Amino acid sequence: ATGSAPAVPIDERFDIAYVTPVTIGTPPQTLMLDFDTGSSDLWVFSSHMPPFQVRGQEIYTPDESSTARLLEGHTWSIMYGDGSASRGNVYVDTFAVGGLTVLNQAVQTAQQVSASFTSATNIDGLVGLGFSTLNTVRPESQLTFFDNAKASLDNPVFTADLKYMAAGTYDFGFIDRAKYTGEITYVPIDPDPGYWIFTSSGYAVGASSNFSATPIIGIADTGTSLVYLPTAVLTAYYRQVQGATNSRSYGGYVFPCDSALPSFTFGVGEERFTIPASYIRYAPVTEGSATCFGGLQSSSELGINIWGDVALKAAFVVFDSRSPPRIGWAKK
Ligand SMILES: CC(C)C[C@H](NC(=O)C[C@H](O)[C@H](CC1CCCCC1)NC(=O)CC[C@H](O)[C@H](Cc1ccccc1)NC(=O)OC(C)(C)C)C(=O)O
Repeated sequence: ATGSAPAVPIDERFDIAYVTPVTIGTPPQTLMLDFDTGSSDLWVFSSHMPPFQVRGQEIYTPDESSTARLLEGHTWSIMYGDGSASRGNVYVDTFAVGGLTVLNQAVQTAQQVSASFTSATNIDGLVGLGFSTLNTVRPESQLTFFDNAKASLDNPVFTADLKYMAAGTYDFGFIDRAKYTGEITYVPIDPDPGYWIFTSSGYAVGASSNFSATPIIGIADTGTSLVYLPTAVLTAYYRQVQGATNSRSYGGYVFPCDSALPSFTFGVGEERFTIPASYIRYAPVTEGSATCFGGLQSSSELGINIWGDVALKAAFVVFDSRSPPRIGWAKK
């Protein structure tokens, strides 16, 4: 089996997150979920939430699904890197995305979500694509939809083709030759922490002229909007940007929106990937401001480097869960 579904930016001005249509239950209920390689819970806005916490999101109503079954005595509670949180109980139901159907998928129904989820009106929940060891359901943790689907997939892989201010694609079970050029460069993944962690071979400010071969260990995370890298890398980059400062009030590097920006190149093995300056001129700090927030930010407070959407949309990325798992990067 294989599947293919669109990854649609939730905001037409900035690619802050991407959502993908899925159906849950019988008859099918359609929700738009954020496919997130940085976590491993499949949770949805649901009929079990207080109505004031729902602001336009689609909800899953298990009572209206003939195939829904409560997973007795199981609960979940999750807190993400940005401080947003949600918790609730668990059903098992039919889950389908892009033509791929998983029977008996654990669907975590929210009973409470934090204010930031309520205000993210275009996100109806998340589909974790991290390793199932990160799943927060207790007393028995549950498998991700990808882990449940894996045995029936033609290949145990999924790919991310995210795009700058346009809809991209998540493919499951196959690698679409038409979505990339040249060859795919694979590097090993350390699955133990539960993230898609790999080592980048280095970086260059601008094109790959003055490449610095310094290993950068980080996670490939479709659920994080920006790129978070070590301070040394950031100072090397923003030194080249007129008027750039690391602003405490804005919580990161900002610069005049009309400043010239170099591109940013990162290495995967011998291959070099360049993030265009337009992706790094991420967004005005507030609507209409002449000060822009950078798409490259510091990882010093995170304890981990993150290759988020700003980097992922510069490549075609293969998440390969064969044994041992590996990640592949190709130009497009
Ligand atoms: C609980 C663990 C098992 C897993 C957990 N994983 C993570 O925190 C990483 C994971 O990818 C989570 C997944 C996201 C949680 C919030 C909703 C959207 C998905 N990423 C995150 O927690 C990182 C948060 C994102 O970067 C936000 C997302 C966002 C989306 C829409 C509106 C506002 C903000 N963007 C965001 O803040 O963009 C700015 C900086 C431009 C404002 C962890 O490591 O703690």
